[in-house]
Amino acid sequence: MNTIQLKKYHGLGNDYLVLDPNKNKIHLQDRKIEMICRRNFGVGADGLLYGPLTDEDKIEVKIYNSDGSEAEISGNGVRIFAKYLLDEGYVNEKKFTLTTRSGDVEIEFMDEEGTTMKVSMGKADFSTKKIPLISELGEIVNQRMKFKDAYYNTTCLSLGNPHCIIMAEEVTSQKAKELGPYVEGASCFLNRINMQLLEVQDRDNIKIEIYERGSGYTLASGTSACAAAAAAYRMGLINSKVMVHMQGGSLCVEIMEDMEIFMTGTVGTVGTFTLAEDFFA
Ligand SMILES: N[C@@H](CCC[C@H](N)C(=O)O)C(=O)O
Repeated sequence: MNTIQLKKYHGLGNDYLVLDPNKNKIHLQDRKIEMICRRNFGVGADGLLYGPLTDEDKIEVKIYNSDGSEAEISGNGVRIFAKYLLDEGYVNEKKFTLTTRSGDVEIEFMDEEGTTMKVSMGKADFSTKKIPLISELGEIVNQRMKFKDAYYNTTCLSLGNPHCIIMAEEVTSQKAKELGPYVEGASCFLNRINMQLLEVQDRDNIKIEIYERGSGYTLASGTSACAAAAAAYRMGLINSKVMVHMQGGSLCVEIMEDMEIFMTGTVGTVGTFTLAEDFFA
């Protein structure tokens, strides 16, 4: 009998399932990921983390959105996966390196239980080629862009994955759900995009609402928090260390001179799930 076991965690309500290939035999396909992540019909999650995949001394994770598409990186995803690695005894050091499709991230556990972590997320890159985004401009920083039927002051950047940050008058879940699909699928974004509606509360606090590429509306997102902070910092609106407030909770984001970003936040454990034998039938 081949049963599939998944462990579920969340980063501020952004929930992920961990599927460990060392403990499960599965031919992973986007259709199966979509079925597992589907709310009401499956276990339900914003995404799935597949690993650890080990190559020599590297520990790698593959990150999938709930529609089955593969993402380069996820901020909550890497914290969650680090917690899984600690829980299952794959790592026991205070600091270690995790490899994602967008490169290596450094994880540091900040407490004994491994529930709070500081992560080096790489550098924010504003080049339109890197995002990739079709534009005559080399960068889109606080430029007017039209989505659906209105113009918005917009900043775009890559943090390994693509982000579009919109300075919005209305930063609500309703507005994110309404505008998100238009922004995610806008034809100028060659690989689709993650959208954040941004409100700068003061120089130390920002608030965002998120619509994720491949997962839709989510309660939190690590890369979205880092991207929104990087955009606000680039526009001169905030200090280099800021709290990013989202529906599911807050993350601390620090931006270095060279635009290297550090994110600190928690992970919660939900439990273990076993799929029914005929789940994919
Ligand atoms: N939840 C994430 C972001 C996941 C990937 C994203 N949807 C994409 O396709 O780039 C986070 O915490 O960063």
